[in-house]
Amino acid sequence: MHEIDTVRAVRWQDDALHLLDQRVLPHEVSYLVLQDFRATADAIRDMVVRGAPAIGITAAYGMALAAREFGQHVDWRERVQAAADVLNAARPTAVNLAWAIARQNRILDAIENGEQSFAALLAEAQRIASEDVEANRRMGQAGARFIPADSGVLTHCNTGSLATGGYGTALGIIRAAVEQGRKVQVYADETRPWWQGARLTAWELQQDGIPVNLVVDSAAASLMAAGRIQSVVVGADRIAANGDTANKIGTYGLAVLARYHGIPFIVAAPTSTIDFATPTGADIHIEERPAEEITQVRGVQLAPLGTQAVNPAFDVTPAELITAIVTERGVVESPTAARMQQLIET
Ligand SMILES: CSC[C@@H](O)[C@@H](O)C(=O)COP(=O)(O)O
Repeated sequence: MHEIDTVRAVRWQDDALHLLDQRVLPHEVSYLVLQDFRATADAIRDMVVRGAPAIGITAAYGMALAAREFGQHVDWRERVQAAADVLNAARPTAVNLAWAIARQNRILDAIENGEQSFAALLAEAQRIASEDVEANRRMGQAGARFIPADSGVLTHCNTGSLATGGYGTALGIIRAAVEQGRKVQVYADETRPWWQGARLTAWELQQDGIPVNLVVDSAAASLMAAGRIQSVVVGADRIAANGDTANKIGTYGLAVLARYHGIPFIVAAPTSTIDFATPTGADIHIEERPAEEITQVRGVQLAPLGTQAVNPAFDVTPAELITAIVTERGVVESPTAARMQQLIET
């Protein structure tokens, strides 16, 4: 079986955090080298790194950087905690950010001496990163069956190596189907306004040699009606306790269309993306990003000057429109609160 290798968006190297700058991909492949938590929070907010699991991994390293800076201070614990708050505020919807910080906080709670904090948080950040790759591989194995041989699969945003520790969630499922020898044609939504599909998904799939057709976001309905799409596979930024799923803006529309056309709609996410403290999708905080991301394209004004714009970065797909949620701990078909709960109890 052909094993697909993938890029690393987040790396610890030479005592610094290296982030592949996703704002300039695919034409420029360059890493930002970060030495402190403030720059790390800025990088998350400014989309240098994006995708829920990759954001979480980055924040975990950010806390290690804070511990390196403050570990010698008498009030090191308070200072590292304040840094965690700065990191946590960088982007509100992807729960992996808060999840990774909570994991680091548990490590901190077990430490008595600030001088031990850097090594301990760095080791935990590395564990979070490698566990994420492992989770993605498992999801790939569990979810590949939803992609039939010789079929068209529609995906939205970027859910590959760039958005995770490596391999990917929804893209991981597609990769696993291909590794299992299935021929698939991927349709990648370009994903306005950041073009994650056009710039990132197309790039990753091209590198793997997986056939990909880039399509405008509004092409989904007619592609489905024409019989070119047999499954829709997407990632998630936060899954509520009842299975309602926040993901990149446009995902909800795809789920409605998939239901109308009788096409399976699959969500792939590690359990670190499930937020059992959030009962339903209505409780998920949806990030609003600057209007200029829509009114301009790469700094060039497109809409008339002064145009007002609303720019929610995510939307919520109700659980009832989701065929299955694929996690590293198993698959939840037709998700409900009870079925989601069972997932973590087994
Ligand atoms: C495995 S990534 C899952 C999601 O984080 C992804 O689909 C997504 O919506 C990313 O949004 P982004 O704004 O690029 O961070």
